[in-house]
Amino acid sequence: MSGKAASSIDDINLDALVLEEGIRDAPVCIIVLGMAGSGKTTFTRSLIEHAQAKFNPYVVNLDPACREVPYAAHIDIRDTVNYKEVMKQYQLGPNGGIVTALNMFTTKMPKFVELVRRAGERGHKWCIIDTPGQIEVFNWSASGSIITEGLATMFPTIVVYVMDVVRSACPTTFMSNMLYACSILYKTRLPFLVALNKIDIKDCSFVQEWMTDFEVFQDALEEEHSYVNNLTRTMSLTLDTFYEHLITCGVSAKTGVGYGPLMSRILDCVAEYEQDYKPVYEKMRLQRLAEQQVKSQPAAHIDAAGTAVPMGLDLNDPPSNTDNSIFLMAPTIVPQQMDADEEIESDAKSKAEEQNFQSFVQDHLNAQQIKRDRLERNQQQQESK
Ligand SMILES: Nc1nc2c(ncn2[C@@H]2O[C@H](COP(=O)(O)OP(=O)(O)OP(=O)(O)O)[C@@H](O)[C@H]2O)c(=O)[nH]1
Repeated sequence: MSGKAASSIDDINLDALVLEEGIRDAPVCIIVLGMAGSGKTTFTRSLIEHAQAKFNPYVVNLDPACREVPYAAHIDIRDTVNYKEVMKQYQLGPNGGIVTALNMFTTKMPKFVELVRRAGERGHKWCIIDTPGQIEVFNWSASGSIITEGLATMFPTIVVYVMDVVRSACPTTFMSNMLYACSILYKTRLPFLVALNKIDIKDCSFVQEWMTDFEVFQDALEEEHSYVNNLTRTMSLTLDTFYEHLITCGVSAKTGVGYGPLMSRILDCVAEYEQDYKPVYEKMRLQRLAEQQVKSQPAAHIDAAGTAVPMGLDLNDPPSNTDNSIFLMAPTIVPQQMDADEEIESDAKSKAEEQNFQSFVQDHLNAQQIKRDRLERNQQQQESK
């Protein structure tokens, strides 16, 4: 074990690791993504079994909400973050809870990548990462990007998108799945493999045909009579170029059928990473290294750099509301609290208003009395005449 590997896990600095040492050869990180229920967890379990002898996979579960996983995970997000407690403490729903749990886990990213690096040194050639059921939570959250980029700048990394062929038999659902796959491909900028799962129930050749032959997909759409047909047709034309670069492979996570070809597709993707993606991530690494060196140097000529000017803004955080941890409240339950000063001021104001009103009424009464007296006097004068 190297000196670095033997150092304490608490002294880890991600920037230093990523920027100074560059991209290692192992382990290859395989990020498993897919829509809820597509079979990610079952797929991960089967992949571990098939890869065990040759690649000795290191296994990571990043789904904080799952009850149990059917494999032994080396790192499990549930050991770091208690998802139920997060929901309770922050008063969140299930999806908000998953996002927050993932954000919390991301704060441990330096330790996470260091553990993966050490696993590589111990002979784990692959690192398989199972992700949360709600794909958008991983794909569109900041933490998902941090995890993906953090891994891709340290290790060869690829994405496996698990797609349920049974549910994709409907052309519109197929198109939604493909749009999602397309968005992930462009978001992650990593080699991308589509695992067409559940082929023990339905053969996946129809999906491959739809992707290569536009007319066959048109015919399937004609049969569907859905009001979104036109949109789906246009989409399929748009996605034509995307299909050309897509590697697909039919598997059954349940029975293990198709895992032989799947393994060689994965190796193709790793080769693609080495050839096309590694130079990009290397360049990114060197850029960041240069930026970090500039940032860490103190200004050489402080006079030439100018003097600090107060901004005239109070940028302190507002005092926290200790009485109330609820962020959003219905107007009816907002506590009616007033400052003591505000209360005194308000009392004085209403007293003055009362006095003003009383004197206005008095003035009015006086004026009327004067008028009445004058009228009486006039009447008496006329009568005496
Ligand atoms: N027949 C068949 N069923 C499968 C296959 N793969 C998964 N399943 C079933 O599909 C259901 C969902 O599988 P999971 O592995 O839990 O899917 P997941 O994507 O991890 O689910 P979430 O993380 O909850 O979104 C389970 O009932 C699995 O048994 C397969 O290849 N064939």
